[in-house]
Amino acid sequence: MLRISIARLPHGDGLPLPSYATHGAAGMDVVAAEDLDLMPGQRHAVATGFKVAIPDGYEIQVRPRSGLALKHGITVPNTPGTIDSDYRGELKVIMINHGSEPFPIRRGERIAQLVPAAVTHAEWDEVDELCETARGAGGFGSTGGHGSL
Ligand SMILES: O=c1ccn([C@H]2C[C@H](O)[C@@H](COP(=O)(O)OP(=O)(O)OP(=O)(O)O)O2)c(=O)[nH]1
Ligand SMILES: [Mg+2]
Repeated sequence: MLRISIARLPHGDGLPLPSYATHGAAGMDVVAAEDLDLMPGQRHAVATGFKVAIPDGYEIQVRPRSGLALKHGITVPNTPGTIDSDYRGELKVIMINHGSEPFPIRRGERIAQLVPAAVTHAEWDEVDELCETARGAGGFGSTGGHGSL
């Protein structure tokens, strides 16, 4: 089990730590630390009231909640949001309203989910030519449309 240090900011007073809703949940639900009405088309970095120190070699991904997306068109435009291990500012959730109605975000309500993940750092080996493959430079639908397999 990965352990991540988390510190509560003054405006996070009384809020629950992000937590798994069920035993098998992939993400920890995180709640809003502020109230606002997100207007259609509007974006806002919603405060969570917490800051974290993720161990080296890991990140936290910020993902939308499917219920908010399906029912209200509320999502996370930068999904998965990236929380770097060296970031010490407040963890925020960027939210956008793709729906047609104002959406009330209320303090204490679950707005997104956090998924810790391992990160692999790589180094480039710059070369003149790459090894060949059957696909070659084909991409962007080169293997066929969206019909059945
Ligand atoms: O949904 C998010 C995305 C980012 N961050 C914070 C933590 C992250 O470590 C930092 C930088 O994020 P990112 O690298 O995605 O943004 P950038 O535009 O590249 O900014 P920077 O130049 O600060 O890296 O902002 C959040 O709180 N929530
Ligand atoms: Mg960055």
